[in-house]
Amino acid sequence: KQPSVPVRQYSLSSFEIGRKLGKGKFGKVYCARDKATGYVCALKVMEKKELIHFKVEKQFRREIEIQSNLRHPNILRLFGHFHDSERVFLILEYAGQGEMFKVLRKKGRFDDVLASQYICQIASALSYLHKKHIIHRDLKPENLLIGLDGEVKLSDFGWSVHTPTSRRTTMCGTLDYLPPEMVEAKDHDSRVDLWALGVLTYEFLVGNPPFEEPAHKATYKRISKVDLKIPPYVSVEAADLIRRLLQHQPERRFPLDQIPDHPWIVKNRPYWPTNNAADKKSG
Ligand SMILES: Cc1cc(Cn2cc(-c3c(Cl)cnc4nc(-c5cn(C)nc5C)[nH]c34)cn2)no1
Repeated sequence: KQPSVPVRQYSLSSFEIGRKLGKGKFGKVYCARDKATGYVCALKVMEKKELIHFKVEKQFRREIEIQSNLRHPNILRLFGHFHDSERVFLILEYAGQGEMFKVLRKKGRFDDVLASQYICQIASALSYLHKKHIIHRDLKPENLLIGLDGEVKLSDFGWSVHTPTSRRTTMCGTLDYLPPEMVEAKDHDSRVDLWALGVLTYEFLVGNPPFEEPAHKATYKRISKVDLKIPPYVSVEAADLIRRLLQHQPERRFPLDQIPDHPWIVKNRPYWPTNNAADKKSG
């Protein structure tokens, strides 16, 4: 019988707190080092009163329950959590190159090689989630991080749920990534992530999401009509994948497990893969 690994009890004093890495709607993230092991992680701190005020405790509990049981190279690890009288803390994997949306805003847009590698890695993470009957439901650059070797890490599982489901909580924030069935508040399943993957592919290559409009109502209309205009500089192969993912009918959307063999991914796969962790492992 395997000796069970004792689950360590953490508290704030278990860590040396470093610089603030970022802040979100509900809290802040700091770089932190575990005093006992020297391991560097990211500590996400949220005020309990804020979680209660914004009525997101349930979402928060779901984020912990789902993300702590996931093991995939393109999904940010949640190692543990703890709380004190006013705050809750998530002990998260530290992503060495930071937030995807900041890199995208800085670069404007990505080329086919970089964008296709990111999309292929995200498709791999989504395929892993869907096999566990989990849909992410909030795929967007703000919820992506980049690891030390340039690999993508899916994070923020606050909106993820077990399929099939129909949304009960009011959406807040951008509509840009929502598929027709969600903006029309219909029942939806894991294929909502396929739509969002199409939106993400477009945003990586163009620099803004495809249905973006100043007013929510206008965005809603363009999503519902799939009013898609792909700029001429987007490659034929990339445009093909975008169109195959941004299908109004969920059942017509391109399946995740065929993405690694799509011409856009195959054509742009570097012959000598970048010097990533897998390389180091194989020596
Ligand atoms: C609350 C709240 C804020 C955010 C957004 N956010 C995520 C991070 C973050 C996480 Cl969770 C993990 N690793 C990170 N590494 C960085 C980072 C690395 N460099 C070189 N620069 C940065 C920035 N940020 C990380 C920070 N903010 N989500 O919920």
